[in-house]
Amino acid sequence: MDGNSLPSPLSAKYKGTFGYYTVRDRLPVILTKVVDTLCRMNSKIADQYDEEHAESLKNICGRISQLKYEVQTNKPVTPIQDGWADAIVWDKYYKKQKTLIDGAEPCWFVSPWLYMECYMYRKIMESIHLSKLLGDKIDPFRDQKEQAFMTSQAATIAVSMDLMEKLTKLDEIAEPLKYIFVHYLKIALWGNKCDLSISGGDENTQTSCPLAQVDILEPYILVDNTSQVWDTLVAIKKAKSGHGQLDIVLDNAGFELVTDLCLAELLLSSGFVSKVVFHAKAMPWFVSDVTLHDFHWTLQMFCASNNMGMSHFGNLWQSRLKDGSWSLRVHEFWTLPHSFHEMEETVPKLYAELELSDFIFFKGDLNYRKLTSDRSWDFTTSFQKTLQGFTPAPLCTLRTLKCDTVVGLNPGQAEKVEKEDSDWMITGSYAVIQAYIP
Ligand SMILES: O=P(O)(O)OC[C@@]1(O)O[C@H](CO)[C@@H](O)[C@@H]1O
Ligand SMILES: [Mn+2]
Repeated sequence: MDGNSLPSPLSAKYKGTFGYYTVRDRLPVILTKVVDTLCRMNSKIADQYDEEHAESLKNICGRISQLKYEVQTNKPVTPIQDGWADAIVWDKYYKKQKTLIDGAEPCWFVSPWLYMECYMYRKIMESIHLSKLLGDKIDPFRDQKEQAFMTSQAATIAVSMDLMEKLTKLDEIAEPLKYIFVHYLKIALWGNKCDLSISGGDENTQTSCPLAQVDILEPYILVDNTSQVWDTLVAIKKAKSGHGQLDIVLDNAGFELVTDLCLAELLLSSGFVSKVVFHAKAMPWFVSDVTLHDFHWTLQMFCASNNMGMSHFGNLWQSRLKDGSWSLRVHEFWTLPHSFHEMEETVPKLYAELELSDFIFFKGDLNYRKLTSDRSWDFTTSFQKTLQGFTPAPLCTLRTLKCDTVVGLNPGQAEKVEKEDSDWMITGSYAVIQAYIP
């Protein structure tokens, strides 16, 4: 690779990589779990609707079982045919991928891992969308996401009560605001460990106290640009007299979303910004990613809670959505296979929207992979270089490592961590707080 050429995209064609293990073993497990979940819905659907709907559900299961067969036997990619608006974009992307492999058919164990994994989740939704009766009524991951929220209640109560206490006496407490910010930034960072894709859909909730774990996990942060982030937010507060806009590109529902809402509330309540824009997924994605429904359901659960902190924030956050200080957006781009440096050309309006932001947090591993175009970069490559010009605003990624690509490390750092834990890149045990501040 010379100074201009790019390292190759991660792919299941490279045996021994996490992409290979994912396509060979993990994706079939996730597809099997989806079929099991939908089959268990059969009697509920028959009661809720009728036998015709139950039959339609069986057809959906059949299509997803066929998809699993195609993954396992490395069949070529087939077009998205559910007539949704993004199908055209997927088709253009497919044609471009074909040219990259001299006209050969993109397939599971040859094409880029990022493309194939995003394509799988889109094909799951195509299988559902093709059902005329159930096409927009089913989120195959809903039960798992809601279960994840319910089993993280202790942690959710802990952060809700702690944040409420701090915010109600912000002027009096001795703790400098920076300390509180750093604490809630790192609670949001480690909230990313609660991801149902890495666990193949198995329970993966926050069981330990998130407040206590911040200090314990400090040594596992491999790159920590927290101070630059803090300084930038202070500068934004001054330059915009507290009327700046923060954007958070969300990742997982459940406890991770709770931590994102808390971070947003801290920055708004303490006057750093006056507007927060949350970006959710337009369809169920990577098992636990936040959809519009998940976001609203989470706030409803907060409102309905008998915990004082949760109900306080549930009511406050619903009023923020009403008064516009919080807004919730979806765009099809976040559920396309594109890396983020392709955004400006692919969806210029979204890029222009992000340029209006004063600061953008990107949550999680899939967003990190798309920020850095999911390539086998040298570990010491600068984060900015891997953005390849994706710089709509000052930004920061809060990511626990769950995929074998990471950049911005010091010389020798990767080798040192590898000796400590040979799975350091794929279990979510290590993390990065990496900022691009122009
Ligand atoms: O984006 P998230 O929720 O932090 O992680 C997504 C993920 O679980 O899915 C992919 C592997 O299947 C990896 O990017 C990562 O492990
Ligand atoms: Mn996710």
